[in-house]
Amino acid sequence: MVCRTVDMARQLFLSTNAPPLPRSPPLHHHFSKPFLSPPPLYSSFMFQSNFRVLCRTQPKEVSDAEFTTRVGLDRLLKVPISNIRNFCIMAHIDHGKSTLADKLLQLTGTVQSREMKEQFLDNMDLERERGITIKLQAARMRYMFKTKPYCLNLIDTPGHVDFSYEVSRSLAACEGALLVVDASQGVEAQTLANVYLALENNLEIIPVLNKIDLPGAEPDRVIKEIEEVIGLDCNNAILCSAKEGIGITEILNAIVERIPPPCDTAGSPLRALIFDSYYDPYRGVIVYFRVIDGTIKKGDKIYFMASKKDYFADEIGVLSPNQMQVEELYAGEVGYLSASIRSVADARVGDTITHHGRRAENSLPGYEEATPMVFCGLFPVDADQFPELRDALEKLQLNDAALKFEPEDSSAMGFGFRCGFLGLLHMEIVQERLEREYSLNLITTAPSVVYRVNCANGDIMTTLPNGP
Ligand SMILES: Nc1nc2c(ncn2[C@@H]2O[C@H](COP(=O)(O)OP(=O)(O)OP(=O)(O)O)[C@@H](O)[C@H]2O)c(=O)[nH]1
Repeated sequence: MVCRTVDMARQLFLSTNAPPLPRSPPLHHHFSKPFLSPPPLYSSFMFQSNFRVLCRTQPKEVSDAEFTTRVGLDRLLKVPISNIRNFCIMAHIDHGKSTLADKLLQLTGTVQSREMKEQFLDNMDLERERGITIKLQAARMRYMFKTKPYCLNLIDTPGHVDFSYEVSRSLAACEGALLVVDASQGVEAQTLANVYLALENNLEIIPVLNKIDLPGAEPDRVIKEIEEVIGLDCNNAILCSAKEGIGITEILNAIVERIPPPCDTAGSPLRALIFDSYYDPYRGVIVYFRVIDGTIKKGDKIYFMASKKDYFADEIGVLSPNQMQVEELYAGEVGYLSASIRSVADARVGDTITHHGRRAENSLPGYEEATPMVFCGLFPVDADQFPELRDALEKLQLNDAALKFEPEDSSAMGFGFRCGFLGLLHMEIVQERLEREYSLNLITTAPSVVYRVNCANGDIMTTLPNGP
């Protein structure tokens, strides 16, 4: 049921036979200011009722759509910065990050059980078909801890080494990380690599031993291994089974208690770091960012410090995990913006957003460039599709900053591109995404790597892949 007027919404609210609710102070006691001006149909009753409490359980009379809207609005309310936690989940491939992320979304009521048929955050077809995470995913959750509301911003990252660039970008947007280790497999290569990345970024690491339901799980051995190999104190490591839902509340409590809140720099000039983006055919480039300093409001004139371009922030919002519009985002928060950006070069990952009128002096450090390891040529089967291929690569690069390409021509295959990837899986995924998402028909040349040649005369040469 969709409520079109305040009265309809009020009737719906009043008609619920939910058991009497414990009295709680009006919402404005908890929140200094509504994060979002709620849509008019809700505004009159939302702040006078026990709406927040009602949202925790779905009354039988309330339709799924209506309940989702209520929970969504509930999540958009502002909490003080001391109640914000930004964290990512990292692990070796298949140790259970995405399953755990889905369970966190479910337990906090961010996503309802009925929507959880498949892995919710791995929403690309390719991710579901292959059972792997390819793209980082951000989601905002709301969690009540000791009667106080907390806003938890989660970033789920891929585990395969070919997508480690996604992990390194997520870390810059967080203050803490859940390090998930499979209790039957123990420490693996990516576990170590991720810990080092997290330590470089000064993140608070919470060790989580997953899959304790498996008969082969040996949590004690793995705890010892983590302490010996990584040197991480596992005294208060959390044992969990993401699949069975064991230990999930302990993890949420640890996030609140052990991960520090972001620094309160809302009064400084705006600096927001772009950690991801994608191209939407209807709205142009959509930018995912973390506000490091200052505040950004809908309608603000913003300035991209690296590309030196001005735009108006037509829409800003949070990822919950679907996009939900808000009026303002403050230091410490993670969100998205749309500013009718047509040129993909204007809003690159790693760039800093500031205000046009009140510019920050220095941009944020950004990210190190990814170094490609594997190269191959991509040529359109139909030579006329060359401009489409260029366009598609530019747009895909926005969503996959580790992809590199430059034009190439071959006497046999005509015009195409020489592309660089982080590994063979990355190459395969890019080729499939180009074919599926941009309807291209491509020929791929055999993959190769850069050779280093030690010459007899003592010189060292590096050869371009397939080059002279
Ligand atoms: N028995 C058991 N299986 C689990 C548990 N958690 C995850 N799994 C299974 O482990 C497999 C991998 O889980 P994912 O959540 O996709 O792992 P991931 O770390 O996100 O994988 P990548 O994103 O590809 O790195 C899936 O088949 C899950 O069902 C658990 O607690 N117990």
